Amino acid sequence: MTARIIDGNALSARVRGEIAERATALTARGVQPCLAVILVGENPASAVYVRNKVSACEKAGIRSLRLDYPADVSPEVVMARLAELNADPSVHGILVQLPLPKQFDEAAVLEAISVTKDVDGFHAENVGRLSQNQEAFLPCTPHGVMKMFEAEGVDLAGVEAVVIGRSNIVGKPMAMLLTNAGATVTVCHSKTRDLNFHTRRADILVAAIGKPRFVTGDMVKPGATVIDVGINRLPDGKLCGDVDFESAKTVAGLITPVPGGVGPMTITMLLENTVISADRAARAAGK
Ligand SMILES: NC(=O)C1=CN([C@@H]2O[C@H](COP(=O)(O)OP(=O)(O)OC[C@H]3O[C@@H](n4cnc5c(N)ncnc54)[C@H](OP(=O)(O)O)[C@@H]3O)[C@@H](O)[C@H]2O)C=CC1
Ligand SMILES: Nc1nc(=O)c2c([nH]1)NC[C@@H]1CN(c3ccc(C(=O)N[C@@H](CCC(=O)O)C(=O)O)cc3)C=[N+]21
Repeated sequence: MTARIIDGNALSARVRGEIAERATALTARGVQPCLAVILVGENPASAVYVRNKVSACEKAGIRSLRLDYPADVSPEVVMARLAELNADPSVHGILVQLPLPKQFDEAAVLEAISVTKDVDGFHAENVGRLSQNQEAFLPCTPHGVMKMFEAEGVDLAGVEAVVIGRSNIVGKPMAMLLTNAGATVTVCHSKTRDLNFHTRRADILVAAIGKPRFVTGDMVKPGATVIDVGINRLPDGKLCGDVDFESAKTVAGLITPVPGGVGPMTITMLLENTVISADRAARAAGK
C-alpha cells in the first residue's frame, strides 16, 4: 500500500486565491490589510521564513512592513516599536519571529502585542480563548493542519489522535484544536514512556518534534493519517520532516510531505488571520 499525499502547496494556492480576493475587496473599501513582521538577529532560517511571509503577503495584495533589528538590540526598543504598531490603525497584524535572542522574555513580548492584532495566536488571551473553544486568532501551524483535514474530508469525531510535541506554538494548540473537534487526544513528548505504544494506536499522528525522520513506518498504524510538522535542514542543505517519509508512506493511508506540506499552510493561515483582522477594523471604522 502507498499513502495518498496531501499537497500543501496546491491547497495553499487555492486558499490564497480566496484570501487575495478578500484583500482586494478590503482595499477597495479603503482598508488594505497590513502585516508587520519583526525579525531580531541574523538567524538564517528565520530570515528565510520572514522573506517567504513577506513575499506571500505581496502576492495576496496584503501590505507588509518588515522591521529588522540587530541580535543585541535592547528589548525596550522592540517593546516601544510594538506599542507604536499596536496604536497604528493601518496595521492589522503583528508577528514577532521566534525564537528571540536570550536577552528577551518571549512571553512578555507576546503579551505586548495587541490581542486584536495577534495574528500568530500566541497571546495568552487568544490561547485562553482557544482552550475554552471560543472565537480567537488560531495559531497558524495547527490551524493549517485543521484546514488540511477539512479539505481531505478526514473525520475527527471519536478518532484516536496522537500529537508528538508539547510546544506552545505547535503541539499544545494542535492538541487543543483536535480536542475541540472531538478527537480523543494523547500528547507525547521527550518524557513519554513507550512512545511507539502510543503512535501505533493513532488514527491521526502529528509529529512536531524537531528531529529529522524520527517517526518511522514501524511506528505508524496501517491506514493512519500522518501529519509532518517538522522542518529540519540536513547537512546537504535539503529540508526534511520529522517523519521518515519513505517508510511511513508504505503504511499510512494519508501523509503530508516536507517541503510542500504543513509549511505553506502555516503562511496561508497567517495571511487569512491578517485579512480577518483587517475586515474587523474596516467594520469598526464603518467602511
Ligand atoms: N511547518 C511549520 O509551519 C512549522 C514547523 N515547525 C517545526 O516543527 C518542529 C517542532 O517545532 P516546535 O514545536 O517549535 O519545537 P520544540 O523544540 O519547541 O518542541 C519539540 C517537542 O518535541 C518533543 N520531543 C523532543 N524529542 C523527543 C523525543 N525523542 N520523543 C518524543 N518527543 C520529543 C519535546 O519534548 P519536551 O517538551 O519534553 O522537551 C517538545 O515537546 C520543528 O522541526 C520546527 O522547525 C515549527 C513551527 C512551524
Ligand atoms: N512568530 C512566529 N510565527 C511562526 O509561524 C513561526 C515562527 N515564529 N518561527 C519559526 C516557525 C517556522 N515556521 C514556518 C513557516 C513556513 C514554512 C514553510 O513555508 N516551509 C516550506 C519550505 C520553505 C523552505 O524552502 O525553506 C515548506 O515546508 O514547503 C516553514 C516554517 C513558522 N514559524
